[in-house]
Amino acid sequence: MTINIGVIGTGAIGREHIRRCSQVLQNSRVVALNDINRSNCEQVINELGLDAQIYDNAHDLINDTAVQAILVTSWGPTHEEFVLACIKAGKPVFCEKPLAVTAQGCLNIVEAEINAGKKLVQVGFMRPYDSGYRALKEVITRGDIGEPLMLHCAHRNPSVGDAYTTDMAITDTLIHELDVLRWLLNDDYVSAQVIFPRKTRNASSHLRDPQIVLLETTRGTRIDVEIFVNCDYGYDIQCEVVGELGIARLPEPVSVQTRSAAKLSTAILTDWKKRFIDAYDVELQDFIDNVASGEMTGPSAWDGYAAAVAADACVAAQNSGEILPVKMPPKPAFYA
Ligand SMILES: NC(=O)C1=CN([C@@H]2O[C@H](COP(=O)(O)OP(=O)(O)OC[C@H]3O[C@@H](n4cnc5c(N)ncnc54)[C@H](O)[C@@H]3O)[C@@H](O)[C@H]2O)C=CC1
Ligand SMILES: O=C1[C@H](O)[C@H](O)[C@@H](O)[C@H](O)[C@H]1O
Repeated sequence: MTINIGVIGTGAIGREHIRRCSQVLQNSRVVALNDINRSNCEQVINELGLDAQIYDNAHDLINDTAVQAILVTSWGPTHEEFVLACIKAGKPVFCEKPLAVTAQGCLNIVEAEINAGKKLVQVGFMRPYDSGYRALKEVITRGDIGEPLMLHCAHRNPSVGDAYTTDMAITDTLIHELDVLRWLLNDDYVSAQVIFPRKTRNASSHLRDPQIVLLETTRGTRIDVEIFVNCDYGYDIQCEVVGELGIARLPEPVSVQTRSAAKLSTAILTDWKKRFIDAYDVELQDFIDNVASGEMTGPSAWDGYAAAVAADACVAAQNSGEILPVKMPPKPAFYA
């Protein structure tokens, strides 16, 4: 069964997902595109040789019977509107992170999905599909290092543009750790604090960079995440788990080690599209398979909401400088 997919937002990740749904994955084809910048749709149709229709209105795409499932890959502030429209149309939707830019926006989606009586949403949290994070979780679950006591993480980008703001370090960047560490530890957060080290000269004047986010979980595990989005040297994701009996680290991406000119060196990736390229394939194949089976099993709207609740607390902590509570409501049985 080939799933006919419509895509809203044909920018950087939209084109990547269109490519994989058209040329890499099984049982999917892209038949419909929408973007406020129509030329972006025309460009991707030409680049990939797509047999797809351009819709000037995203809601027309969502409601067209020719479209069986939707990818929302537009800017974050537009996600809530489009996901709610997909739920209203009864159509499965893969929404890139963030599900919505506030916890309330995510809760609106959770409530709509529960009222619809059927899970239709998968959120684009790809790290639980990454083989490195899955291997790390297996070590923890097996008990090889005992109970996790502390995590030391880093999320480093080589650089970001002037449009990137201090709160985006939480809502657009840290949101990945906020999701994957809940999954990794099978735990939730109870408090958040944000501290600001000395600022890099490579950051825009308005941007506080780097930042360190300190989190505590319900079991007392303490997490520190360095967010450094103008680190210059590469796109570098680190996660070290310190347990009672040992330490486990997220594997580095595979890279050839060279010895030349009296140096031993290994290349570091510089692009998020490459760092998690396999995880993006696996998450979207999972979505396509779930659409065909009728049962959504990937990162849910509740996962999107849980990450957003923690993100809201982190953004408030950026402004207050205080240790703030993360008030996570109990998960509804609908998402058990
Ligand atoms: N999972 C991941 O690792 C990543 C996720 N993302 C997420 O994907 C989303 C898109 O990010 P990028 O592709 O980097 O941005 P982008 O700016 O490259 O592309 C966004 C596209 O959406 C279009 N758009 C904006 N508002 C729209 C609207 N109302 N209706 C239709 N189209 C609209 C824009 O014209 C643009 O073509 C964001 O939510 C971002 O957080 C982005 C990069 C990586
Ligand atoms: O989702 C993403 C990318 O995956 C990077 O990890 C982040 O640093 C970036 O800010 C965000 O758009």
